[in-house]
Amino acid sequence: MSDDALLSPEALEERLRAIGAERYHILHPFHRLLHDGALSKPQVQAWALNRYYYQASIPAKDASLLARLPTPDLRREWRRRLVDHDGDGVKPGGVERWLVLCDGLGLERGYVMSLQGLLPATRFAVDAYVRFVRERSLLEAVASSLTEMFSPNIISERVSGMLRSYDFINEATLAYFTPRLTQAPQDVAFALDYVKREARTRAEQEQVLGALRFKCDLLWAQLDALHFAYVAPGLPPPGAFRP
Ligand SMILES: O=C(O)c1cc(C(=O)O)c2c(n1)C(=O)C(=O)c1cc(C(=O)O)[nH]c1-2
Repeated sequence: MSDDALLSPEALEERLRAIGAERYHILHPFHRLLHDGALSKPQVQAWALNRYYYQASIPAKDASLLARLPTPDLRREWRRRLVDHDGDGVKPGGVERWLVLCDGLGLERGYVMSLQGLLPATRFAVDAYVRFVRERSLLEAVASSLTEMFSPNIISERVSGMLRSYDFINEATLAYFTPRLTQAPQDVAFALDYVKREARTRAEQEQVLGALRFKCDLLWAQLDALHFAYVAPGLPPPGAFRP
């Protein structure tokens, strides 16, 4: 088959999964340390504080994607993500549950939400995700969410590893992750089906693959920055969180 031939939907999915197997942040040394119990409490605090910005920005990227969807069916499907993250006013959403995780680690909420201690690279990476979803095609925007294909594995590994290894972590602290184990597969079922159906040319299929690579890279870059600042060589930039 020539290099520019249309892939079958199954072959496209296979290539997406191969990107995850090569590049998903479960493979990053910082996650290995986090999940194996090799980090100190201040290092885990730095992870939670930085990741708060990712969590808090996800509804902004989903709202901009939602605004571009052309039909009520599609918008209703994507709207669920906003409720998952923002809550419905009665049940807390993911952003609030992430703050519970930060509370459990002894971080002051006001400080976390102020973003004052954020690493510059976290801000650049997360902002790049929000901008990508706003500016690229709808197909690429949907495809960029597909790292969630790989998140149930990392979440199971993280929760069991962290509960086993850290005396400052308990099930209540990690309650953020429990609903994600059912929400992520539901999100993925829709998004994967969408890109397999809507990428109608090989060029569009390559855009889908490129969007997933971009997303893996920005997740990886966030952990590179954490590793550099808080593990080795351990050089937090000016103004960043200092344990
Ligand atoms: O724990 C993780 O490693 C992880 C990874 C990802 C991901 O792969 O983007 C998400 C989440 N968690 C997550 O909790 C979450 O709500 C989420 C939303 C999205 C997205 O791109 O829309 N990714 C992720």
